[in-house]
Amino acid sequence: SSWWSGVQMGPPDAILGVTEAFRRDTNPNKINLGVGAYRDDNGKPYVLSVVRKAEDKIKAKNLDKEYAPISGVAEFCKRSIELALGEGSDVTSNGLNATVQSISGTGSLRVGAAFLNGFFPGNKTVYLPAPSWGNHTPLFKHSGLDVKAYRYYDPKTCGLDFSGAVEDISKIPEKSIILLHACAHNPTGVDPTREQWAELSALIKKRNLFPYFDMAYQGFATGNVDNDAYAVRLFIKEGHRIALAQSYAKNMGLYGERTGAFSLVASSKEEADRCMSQIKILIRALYSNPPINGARIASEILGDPELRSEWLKEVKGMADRIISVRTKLRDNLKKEGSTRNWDHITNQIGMFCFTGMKAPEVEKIIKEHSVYLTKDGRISMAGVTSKNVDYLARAIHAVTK
Ligand SMILES: Cc1ncc(COP(=O)(O)O)c(CN[C@@](C)(CC(=O)O)C(=O)O)c1O
Repeated sequence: SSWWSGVQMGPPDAILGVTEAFRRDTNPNKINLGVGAYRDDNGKPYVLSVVRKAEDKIKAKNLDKEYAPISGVAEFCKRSIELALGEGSDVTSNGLNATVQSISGTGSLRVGAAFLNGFFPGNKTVYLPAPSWGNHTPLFKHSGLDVKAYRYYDPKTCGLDFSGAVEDISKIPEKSIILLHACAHNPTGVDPTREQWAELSALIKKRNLFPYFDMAYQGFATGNVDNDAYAVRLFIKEGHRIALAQSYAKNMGLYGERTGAFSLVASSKEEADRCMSQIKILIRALYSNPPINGARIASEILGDPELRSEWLKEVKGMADRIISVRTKLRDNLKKEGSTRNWDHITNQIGMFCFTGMKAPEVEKIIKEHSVYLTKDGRISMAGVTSKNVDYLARAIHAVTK
């Protein structure tokens, strides 16, 4: 028999598998609302014009293709943590951050998880919001950490179950790790208000929990990079020593370039240097050093005032298009005569809308209307355009009336 006769066929990925099914569908009206990748109003992938400009500038420099350092392109790391914390934050000016470039948000989360598994002195359990990004659980488990949950989403209101979250967080054992979505929560699109973030910060401090921020959508939620980093900056101001994973997949459209960063905020520069040395040892054994192209594009954009302000306009443009189709979808559902309350479509923020459609309704809308989305009823609003929003509203109404 062969070595691999015992290997089982694994299930398709809950998110990326939706696109595979979409590709196989021959219905001309098919709509892919699965993967959270931005599409323009013609449903096409969108390469930011500022990215093309940065590429031209880089090309003209005739750079070599040498290995990046284990910690990545240094200029990118500096620009990335500054984007997150704001220019001239105490953390960066005092060298308290250990920041490495990694393979987009997933790789950054994974490097951080590996570091926590190796060195976290407390309870090596990560508490995720219920629900969270589908890949968080396997990612943290593969890193050797245990995974539990705290209440976050309220299906009755399609909003935040804040009292449930507070109640659960109050019971998380001290010195555990708590994963927080910095903005544009995935899959629900539900974010805490600024007052609620302040309460969470105080509670997390009281419970002596370690905050691990996943910021995969900075700029994409409100269209403003500073607003979207509010929670991260609040926690730093309140004295939390956080971990942070960043991704440029969505806000710069660098999906396939796999550009991201992992940061740890330490109590001193000396402590940051010790942590950096251990993070580099982990990276060396994982993938040695990261891809240079995306990091060069991102640091070109973040480092050049003209490109940066053009980028800020383009990322706001993407966020605004999403916000406008949210309104169109909610209005169209009303026009179709739906009696359900669809306010959550416009109350929620960022790439996703947690529609509240149950699994049988999801199956029906896929089968009968070729509208593709994940089983949990999450739709990527980026897949909605002014051309397909009528068809989508009719389909949703048809399966939910
Ligand atoms: C909360 C969150 N963190 C991290 C990532 C990782 O993204 P990156 O590695 O590409 O930087 C995603 C991407 N989530 C997507 C957009 C794609 C995916 O599932 O990989 C999603 O459809 O949920 C995410 O939604």
